Amino acid sequence: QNVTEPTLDTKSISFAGNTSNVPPPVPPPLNSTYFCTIDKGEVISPTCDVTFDEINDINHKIRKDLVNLVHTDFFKYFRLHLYKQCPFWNQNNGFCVSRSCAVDVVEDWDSLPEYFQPEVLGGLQENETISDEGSVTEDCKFLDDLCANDKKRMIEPDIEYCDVNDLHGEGSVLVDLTANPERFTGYGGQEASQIWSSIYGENCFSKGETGQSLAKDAFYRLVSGLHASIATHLSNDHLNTETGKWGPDLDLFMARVGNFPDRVSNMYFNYAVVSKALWKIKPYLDHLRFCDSYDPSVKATIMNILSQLNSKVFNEDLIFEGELSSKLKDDFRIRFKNVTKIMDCVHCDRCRMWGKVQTTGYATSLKILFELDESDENSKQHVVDKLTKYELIALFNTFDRLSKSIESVNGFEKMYNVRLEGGKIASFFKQNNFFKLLGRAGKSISESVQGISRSGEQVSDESTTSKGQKTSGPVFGDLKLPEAKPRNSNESSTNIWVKAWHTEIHNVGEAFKFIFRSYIDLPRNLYTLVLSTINSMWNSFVGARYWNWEEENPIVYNLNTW
Ligand SMILES: Cc1cc2nc3c(=O)[nH]c(=O)nc-3n(C[C@H](O)[C@H](O)[C@H](O)COP(=O)(O)OP(=O)(O)OC[C@H]3O[C@@H](n4cnc5c(N)ncnc54)[C@H](O)[C@@H]3O)c2cc1C
Repeated sequence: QNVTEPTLDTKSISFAGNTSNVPPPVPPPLNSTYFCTIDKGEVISPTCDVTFDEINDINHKIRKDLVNLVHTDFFKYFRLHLYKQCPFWNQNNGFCVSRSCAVDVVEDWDSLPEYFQPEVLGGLQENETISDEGSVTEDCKFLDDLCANDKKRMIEPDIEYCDVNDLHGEGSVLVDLTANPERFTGYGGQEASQIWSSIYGENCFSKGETGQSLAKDAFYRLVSGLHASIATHLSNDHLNTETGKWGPDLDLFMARVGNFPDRVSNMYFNYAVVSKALWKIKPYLDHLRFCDSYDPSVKATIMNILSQLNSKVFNEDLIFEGELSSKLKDDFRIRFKNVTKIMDCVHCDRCRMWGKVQTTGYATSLKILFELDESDENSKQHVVDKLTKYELIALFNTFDRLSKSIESVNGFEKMYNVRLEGGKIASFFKQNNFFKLLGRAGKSISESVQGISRSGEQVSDESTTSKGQKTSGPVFGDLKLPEAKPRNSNESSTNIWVKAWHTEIHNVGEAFKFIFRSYIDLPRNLYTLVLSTINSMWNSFVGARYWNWEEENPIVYNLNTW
């Protein structure tokens, strides 16, 4: 395969990552009690001297600034060629292009209102898209003020990891990224799978190069991290078609990302790669001159963010093992460029837009990491001086996407743990059932009470009877019934009256004791009855959710039964 041409051998492409010799992701063992089974104290990869915890810390510190930054005018408008012909295949051939192909996420899609349809969810806010270069000149002239030397770019030697012509020139459109958030669009099915297969298929390097395995691994992790990050966003901002509300969907996240520690780890890897690229250009960004139209705080915000980054997060020198001019590196670059071009084949507008922004951001990072040699003035001229405004925008927006993903992973972990605890409690109550025991106690009390009242009825019945022939055992504790007069008894009538007197006195005493005990027991009995009622309400509440969960998510359910 000639990697310099935009051709893809789609026949040889098997499913995600299989052609890359990277072992397929292994789901965590079911008896694991950890979210994603990642040890957060471990380093992310052999090329990153940073742990998951450290990345979480960095991200926590910069998150607010990064959100503010990507909402500034400078960073929210992105220019790109959004509607290009797919260079690799005829989009109308070989792929399922009917809308029904996208109906694999939501069942019975057609019955949903128009605004739930994938074209609408995946569409762009038309009024926020400025497609005519002329309309930009008045109000948004400032957009061209920084790095206005795009057009003077030299393309020899080729150090680009994406098609730089994609970002400007005739046919490009300007999009407000903040008006078109990256979220669930309904895009999926065979079309999306085919795109992902093609992207993973690019991870097929020329044989025989030293350092190939590290380069392949890095390439695979970049793609898989991008894939996982997209899946995290669409799970975090997902449309519940029953309620019509947007919000996080833990089950979806677990099925796409959370149950695959390697996918989570690949997102952290990408975070390390992009943050190292930003760290590397920090000295040059310090000299950036923004025109007056910009809020002066933009640069201060950039510097705040960069001050939290460090160099040890990623060691780019290890990837090609010092052979920075090798064919392997060229191969890597051209193949990544192909990945950016495949974005033109994505059928959903908004997915394509974010796909392009992010692959441009990664391509810019790779260019900075692999082509910028700070000790070489020439390389500085080729890389830093020629960095365009849109590459910079893509770089920070890609960093923001990864930062949001890391934040979401932590959010999902909390949700997972809450659910895990909920599941454990439900399971505990189901098996050991403290409340059930109390419930039983309550039940037996109520049975006793019923028994008492039945016995009371019996007493009166039997008393009546006893007035005749029947003798009966004690009913209230030691309460005694007057003994029936035996037939042919020799006992004197005086003795009988004395016995009857004692019996009555005893019974009056027992009756007082019973009444007194009832008052003492009343609070305890009331407490037990209230607990028992609450328990049965709680069991029916927790039990119902619990079983729904099992039906819908057997794996997650299993995780919760340990
Ligand atoms: C460039 C691009 C951008 C997209 N943007 C959006 C968007 O903004 N919103 C939206 O709702 N949808 C978007 N999609 C669609 C989305 O990525 C999924 O393709 C879609 O949701 C269907 O998911 P799926 O579960 O069928 O599997 P896919 O995500 O299509 O994955 C296919 C196969 O790849 C493997 N795989 C999955 N994830 C990984 C990973 N991280 N690492 C390694 N292997 C993996 C699995 O074996 C999986 O079965 C985008 C697709 C593309 C190609």
